[in-house]
Amino acid sequence: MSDHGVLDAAPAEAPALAGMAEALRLVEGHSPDELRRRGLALLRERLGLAWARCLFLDASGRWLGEDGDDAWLACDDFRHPYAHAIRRGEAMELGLGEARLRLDHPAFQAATEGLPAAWRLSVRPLRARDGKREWLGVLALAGPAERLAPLAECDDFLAFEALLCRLWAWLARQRDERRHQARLRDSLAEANDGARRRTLSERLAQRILGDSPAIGALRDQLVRAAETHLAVLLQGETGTGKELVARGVHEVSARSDGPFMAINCAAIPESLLEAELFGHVKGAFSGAERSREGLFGQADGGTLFLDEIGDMPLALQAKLLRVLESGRYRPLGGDDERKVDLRLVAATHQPLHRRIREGAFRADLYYRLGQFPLTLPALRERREDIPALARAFVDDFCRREGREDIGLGRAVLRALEARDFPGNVRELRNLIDYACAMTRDGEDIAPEALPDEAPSAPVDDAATDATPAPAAEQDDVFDLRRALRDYEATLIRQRLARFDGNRTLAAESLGLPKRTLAHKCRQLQLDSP
Ligand SMILES: Nc1ncnc2c1ncn2[C@@H]1O[C@H](COP(=O)(O)OP(=O)(O)OP(=O)(O)O)[C@@H](O)[C@H]1O
Repeated sequence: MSDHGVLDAAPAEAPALAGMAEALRLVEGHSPDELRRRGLALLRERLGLAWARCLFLDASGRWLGEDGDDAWLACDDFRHPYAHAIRRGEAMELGLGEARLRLDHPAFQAATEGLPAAWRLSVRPLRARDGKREWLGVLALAGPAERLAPLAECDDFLAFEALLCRLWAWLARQRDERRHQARLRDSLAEANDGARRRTLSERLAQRILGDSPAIGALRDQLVRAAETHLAVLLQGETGTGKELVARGVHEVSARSDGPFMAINCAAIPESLLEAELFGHVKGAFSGAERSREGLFGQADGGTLFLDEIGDMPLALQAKLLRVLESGRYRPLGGDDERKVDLRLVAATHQPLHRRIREGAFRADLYYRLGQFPLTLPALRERREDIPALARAFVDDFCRREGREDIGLGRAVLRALEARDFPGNVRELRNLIDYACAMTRDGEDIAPEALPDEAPSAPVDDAATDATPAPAAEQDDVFDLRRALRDYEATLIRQRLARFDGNRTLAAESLGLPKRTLAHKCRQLQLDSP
């Protein structure tokens, strides 16, 4: 005997508490489906019922489903006994042979196939007792009559059923509450996302001006692009704002605290471009007295903008692709690879698919660069933006030049809206600068202050993808490269002459950035006419 007068023996059985261990197994279920699994396992183990099923009602209350089975049984399909039990709200018991004969529902037939016809089937609707949710589902048991019949009168079984229902209702409520909270969280996050995106888009609108739907949509897309790590490819005619947009992506992205580095691939001779991008170590080539970090290194953690990517030499394209695929680069003359983490934004005014057809651009690089492609609309496609842009450029001119109160009357706005602007926003900006310079403080710009429209300036081929008409047959061409060079030189010379040497206008009329034209002039030795 112990100090407390209890017999020192193996723990006594406590028949009155015999069901507690089973109850505990039920209570430990974390979800309605786990509870059903545990309940069925108990019935099989403790009552020896080999065939026991528990079906649940869906949220509409019109369909019965079973865990682990995709099929749904309609509650108004009286070819299966569950519909009867649910509709009547009462337990029913019937002979299995008779049931299989009368109820020809294929799922019911399949589920009971092979069971002895002499067995009985008990179908018991399960109801939540807390009044929150009426019907939960159905318990279906099949077995010999002597095993099933006493159950309806058995207090322990009825207690088991009641416990199952209460736990089920409680767990279902918990689950619904969790789902509701998750939905709330999602919609709140969505609303926050929406508000955040609107704010960023509005921030962009202070720099990327214009109220047209096309520019509004472009700003929204920029915000989306900025949320990702994708490479952005900007296509659009010269002067449509590709560089401005590239900076915009950087500024509203998570990398905005990092550097923004830009390079024009057309303006730098091929031999220097590689070193500019990759950098070099000391002694990499003659004249490399010190090592120098390239743009990849300088833009690490930020954004690298490659303008006029269509002009990048093929050999360099292959190297760029490698950097993009591997996130690593090797400075010229260096042994070690360096890791780089940046967003690439590339831009071109040339239709790259045509460059690919010509064999001048790698298709694999095009797809890698164009993970998030964006096309910038030409100014003539959004003339409604001209007044706001013109006003902003007048204000900007006054600020820069310390001038005051230059106005823009309706007549001049009408004249501006009627122009074609092959040089797009850049042309509008230059034109406004010129007109402001021709106007006194306190006066409105007169339509006559606008420079004449460039005669028949060609539309940039980014918009049209037009192939120029083939020149007349040239039997005396024996060196294609040279002939093309001569043709280019003649064309540029003519354009410069037409615009009195004004490179900005000549570049615009040829659909070239000014820097590219300057580079070509140097290459073709057109600097001194
Ligand atoms: N939506 C805009 N709002 C305000 N300014 C703009 C807009 N679009 C372009 N600009 C201005 O037009 C000029 C040309 O823009 P930008 O250099 O970005 O064009 P681009 O498409 O990169 O030209 P290119 O192809 O010739 O390099 C810049 O002065 C820029 O600030």
